[in-house]
Amino acid sequence: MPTPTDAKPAMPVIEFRDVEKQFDTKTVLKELNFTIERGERVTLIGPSGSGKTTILRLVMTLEGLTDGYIYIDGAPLVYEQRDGKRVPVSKRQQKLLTTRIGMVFQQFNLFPNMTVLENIIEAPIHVLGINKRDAIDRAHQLLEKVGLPDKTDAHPTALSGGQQQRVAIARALAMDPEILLLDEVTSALDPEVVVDVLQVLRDVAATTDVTMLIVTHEMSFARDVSHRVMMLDGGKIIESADPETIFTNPAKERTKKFLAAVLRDA
Ligand SMILES: Nc1ncnc2c1ncn2[C@@H]1O[C@H](COP(=O)(O)OP(=O)(O)OP(=O)(O)O)[C@@H](O)[C@H]1O
Repeated sequence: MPTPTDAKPAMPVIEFRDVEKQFDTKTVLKELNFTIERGERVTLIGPSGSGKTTILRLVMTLEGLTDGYIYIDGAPLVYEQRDGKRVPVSKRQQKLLTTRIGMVFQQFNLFPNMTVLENIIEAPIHVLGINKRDAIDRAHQLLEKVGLPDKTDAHPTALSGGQQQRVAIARALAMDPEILLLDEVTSALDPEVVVDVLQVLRDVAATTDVTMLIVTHEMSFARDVSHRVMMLDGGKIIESADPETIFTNPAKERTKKFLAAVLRDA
């Protein structure tokens, strides 16, 4: 039996180390450091334009990294230190790591020329190499889970925004991701369907141990599903604590002011 002292220290599943991100001459993130542990669900809040979406896009390698390092399970995602130099990691390594990450976008980003089923099975077959029969079986299970078992053959344009977003969640889950990034997934939806989409995500949170990094303006959802809330301002994490501390019992005057400003922005 291994004793606690034999156990390897758990590696954070996501680590940002001295990350800097500039767009042209504008610095959005600077000396940004944080870690997220395996199975943690973390909500990122901050004023409009503070760089929340940029952080998710950096994890997904949809944006270039100006400086610093990002690690997934301890492996460098974009750059690594070699012989004291900062050098890009191989495309192969990057692809291996990003395959373990799923992202759901504000604007769904489904392939419009494919049916719902084709949208869901495309990456499992072509990226993971899963056989078509298994991919289809899994897609049916996922469509059941998101409440759309009868939409297999529909095209995205024939679906409502809420339905498209539930398909996008099923598509992300079909890759069996270790990390799920949620970027304001209800912001483009009519208010009456927001609750359905959030219910699907609450269910994912309750029934899987996927690590989640969430950007949302839905504070009650954030409070219910997150283990931790990180506040981003001026390119850095200025506070990080459990939702109870942040939302209900903020210790610092600064947190209260910050929350009031963020909620005003929402
Ligand atoms: N591709 C880009 N080119 C230039 N500037 C960009 C680009 N993407 C983002 N920015 C800028 O970077 C800053 C951070 O943007 P980001 O979308 O990450 O903020 P956010 O915190 O998610 O904001 P919001 O809550 O309004 O969605 C903004 O000032 C934005 O204008």
